[in-house]
Amino acid sequence: MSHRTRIKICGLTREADVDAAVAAGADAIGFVLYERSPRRVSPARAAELARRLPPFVMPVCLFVNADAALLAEALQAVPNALLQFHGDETPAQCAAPARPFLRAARVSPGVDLLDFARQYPHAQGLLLDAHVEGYGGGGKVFDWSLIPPALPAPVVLSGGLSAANVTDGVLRVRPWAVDVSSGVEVAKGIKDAALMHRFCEAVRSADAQSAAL
Ligand SMILES: O=C(O)c1ccccc1NCC(=O)[C@H](O)[C@H](O)COP(=O)(O)O
Repeated sequence: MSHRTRIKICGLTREADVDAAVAAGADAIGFVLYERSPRRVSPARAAELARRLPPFVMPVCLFVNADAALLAEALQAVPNALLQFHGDETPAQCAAPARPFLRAARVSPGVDLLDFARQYPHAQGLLLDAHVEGYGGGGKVFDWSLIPPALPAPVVLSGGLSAANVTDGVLRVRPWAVDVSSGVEVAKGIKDAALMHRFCEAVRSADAQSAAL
């Protein structure tokens, strides 16, 4: 049975980029609600951009150690968003909104991903990213061989992906989904339609190769 690898494109800040990401084939559009990120948008701006999404393309609101006020504002502004916790949030903090969420893990040789995953049994997925300064969006690939074979939640492969390496990443890791930010940008927060199209084509190519095996 062939699997269609889902695609999340993250860090969008402009209407034209949201439209281009949807046209390229993104399944999810990520909005960074972290004030220190150059891709940061406010909850109101995320809501404005999320209103452009057609059915079956999901908004994702991404947090890094957000305070209760920001979290509440975002939940109200984008009520249908999948949440992504990308900071040091505890299991209780991730579970508190009682909404589906992705738990990001910053992968490096010292991180026990199985133990980490077991701490977040309610996560809808585990987003595996490189360990970078500033928590994420670093454009850095981590060693995919560090990913244990059977994590207890769907894996979202992230970290330094681009059209040049995502086919290999999908074939080697067989993730549920992939996530990209820097690899489809001309500047932080400024996406490129051609790069997004090529990225999604490369994911489709990997799925076609997998189906043929
Ligand atoms: O994108 C950011 O600026 C960011 C800042 C702080 C925490 C997380 C952030 N992004 C999270 C994402 O889901 C990115 O898509 C992920 O880190 C991969 O980014 P990249 O390596 O640039 O593709």
